[in-house]
Amino acid sequence: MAIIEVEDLVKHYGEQRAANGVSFTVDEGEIFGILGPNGAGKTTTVECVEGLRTRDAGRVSVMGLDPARDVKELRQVLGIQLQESRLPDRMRVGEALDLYRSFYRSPADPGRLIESLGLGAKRKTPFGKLSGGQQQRLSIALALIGNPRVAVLDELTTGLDPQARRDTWDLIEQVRDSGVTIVLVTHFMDEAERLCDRLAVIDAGKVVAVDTPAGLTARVSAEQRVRFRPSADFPDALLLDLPEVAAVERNGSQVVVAGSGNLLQAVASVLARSHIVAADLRVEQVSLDDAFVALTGKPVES
Ligand SMILES: Nc1ncnc2c1ncn2[C@@H]1O[C@H](COP(=O)(O)OP(=O)(O)OP(=O)(O)O)[C@@H](O)[C@H]1O
Repeated sequence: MAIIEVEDLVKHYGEQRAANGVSFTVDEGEIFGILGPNGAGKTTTVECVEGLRTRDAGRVSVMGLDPARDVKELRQVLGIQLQESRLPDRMRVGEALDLYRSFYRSPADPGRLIESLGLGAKRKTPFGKLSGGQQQRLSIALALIGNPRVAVLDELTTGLDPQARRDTWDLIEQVRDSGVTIVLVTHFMDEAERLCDRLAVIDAGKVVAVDTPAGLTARVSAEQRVRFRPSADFPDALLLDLPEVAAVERNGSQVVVAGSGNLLQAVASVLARSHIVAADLRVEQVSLDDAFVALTGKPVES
């Protein structure tokens, strides 16, 4: 069931069409990704969903509430982790949680929450003394302290080291498993692939695709590539005659065969029949990265 509906959302800043007819729905209980290059309109879109910006046109509904009208009610059900949120350096973890807790009608238990986020021992630590990963976890705690049904997380792992990123991903999965619907804004492909049940790819203020990570990859092409170094020379036609093969390229001593279906088996058996040994044989599948480039015409981390 849809918990968020966005239909033909438009938000312009002067001449800049930041959101130019954005539509998608988020189902209850999923991690929904919003993926796109810098300046694509991701933050503008989620800020209209959060009620932090007023839209110029279109319809937005979060659990039946209109963020432009019902912002007070919305605050009680929607948690927000802002991009690069900072607290005063001397504010202690416990104080921040108590302050944010006071904004909500039925907040979460702060002790349990920080325990589950691995900050149990940091209650008395000032914000400025936390590591980057700990600050990030605190900002997630603050997004969840109101016991929200939906949490919007923007650039969740920017600036974190690889271990802290992986820990944060585990944490987000736990939050989803506890029943919170998550909207995740990201421009990291690995993050989208690992965490998102479905994602919307946004480019130049428009949604260019909504699908599962696997669905997006499959949508682009079922093409695979097989690379190897042959033990003896052979004519391209040997492989081009196979129905599975679309193209053969030579890269120095390496042969790159593009095609679909059971490509590897078809290539391997025709080579074996010709008594050619394929050394360094590798198969490459299309990745979400390739899908993104095909959909938007540019790499995601621009
Ligand atoms: N307050 C503003 N005034 C004018 N232009 C803005 C404003 N906020 C954003 N923009 C412009 O609108 C476009 C979309 O910005 P937005 O922040 O929504 O993109 P984004 O996809 O979230 O990008 P990023 O990944 O860099 O955060 C950009 O060209 C940006 O420069």
